[in-house]
Amino acid sequence: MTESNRLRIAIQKSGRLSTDSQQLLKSCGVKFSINEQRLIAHADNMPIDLLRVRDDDIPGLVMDGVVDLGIIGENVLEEEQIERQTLNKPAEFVKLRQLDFGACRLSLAVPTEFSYADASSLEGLRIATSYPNLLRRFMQQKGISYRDCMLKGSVEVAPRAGLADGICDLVSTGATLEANGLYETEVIYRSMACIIQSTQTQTPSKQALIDRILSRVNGVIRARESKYILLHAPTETLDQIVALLPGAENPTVLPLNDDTNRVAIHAVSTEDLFWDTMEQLTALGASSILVMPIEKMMG
Ligand SMILES: Nc1ncnc2c1ncn2[C@@H]1O[C@H](COP(=O)(O)OP(=O)(O)OP(=O)(O)O)[C@@H](O)[C@H]1O
Ligand SMILES: O=P(O)(O)OC[C@H]1O[C@H](OP(=O)(O)OP(=O)(O)O)[C@H](O)[C@@H]1O
Ligand SMILES: [Mg+2]
Repeated sequence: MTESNRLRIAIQKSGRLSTDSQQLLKSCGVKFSINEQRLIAHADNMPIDLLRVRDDDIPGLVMDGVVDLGIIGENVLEEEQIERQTLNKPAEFVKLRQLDFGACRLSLAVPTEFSYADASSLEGLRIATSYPNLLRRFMQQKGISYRDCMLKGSVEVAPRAGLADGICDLVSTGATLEANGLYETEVIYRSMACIIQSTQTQTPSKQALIDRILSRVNGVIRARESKYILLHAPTETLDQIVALLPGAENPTVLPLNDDTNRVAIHAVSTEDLFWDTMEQLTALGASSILVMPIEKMMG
């Protein structure tokens, strides 16, 4: 393997995680442009190369030390880890953190006419999946024997095509299941995207760059989860109003010009301020309520 002093990050080339992965790195100040034909994108302002690959290849690239970092769904990561452990292949990595996109679940589903009581209803049946290892782990834990039908895609059409009795596949809104006459019976794994690092020795300069990227990722995600709130409040209901602001610690309270009965409140809230909270604030006499996104956060 060729040693490079540029940090290598593997991201999905095209699919559910591609836009969010690219957006996250851009928000961290990594400047690059993607040429659809090219598998590598060089950052202009940092010693970073992006490898654009199939998501299935990302865990292995990290575990084999071919790349330093990878952005991947936990479902694919866990599946690859079990596979490699079974085959006695290197399966080490460091999970740096979970990210705030790629939410989905790996579920069992059966045709609408199937009467399902619990997982034992699947005893001896054939289940189509792209996740044979996660399925096997679940079924072994339940002590249920089954046959599997390995499909890389279009898993949801398997029962109708007569290839299987049920499926084990990813679900987000459930629209694909519904469109294929299936219903979800059991969630076997909940997943988010995550960022992982190789355990192979990094040079100190690469490790320093990884630490910087990670601290920026933390800042970007914190900012995305937070809102800046400004409002005017009567002094008499000030305490009740502050108590209503979700996750807001020590808000700034400022006097208003020519109004001694009201103050301005500035606060950073760590949760979304929902409409019903806004209505409760208004009922306590709050006015001019502004909820604004935060672009970056640090410290
Ligand atoms: N419906 C969904 N909503 C949100 N996240 C999802 C959804 N489906 C999948 N994901 C997440 O995104 C990852 C990539 O999904 P995608 O469907 O793009 O994979 P793929 O078809 O295997 O792509 P590739 O061509 O890279 O192999 C999944 O492994 C999962 O972590
Ligand atoms: O519950 P839903 O919101 O309908 O999402 C679930 C679907 O999303 C994913 O496929 P995707 O659309 O990414 O296409 P793919 O099969 O080509 O990977 C997944 O494999 C399911 O088929
Ligand atoms: Mg894939």
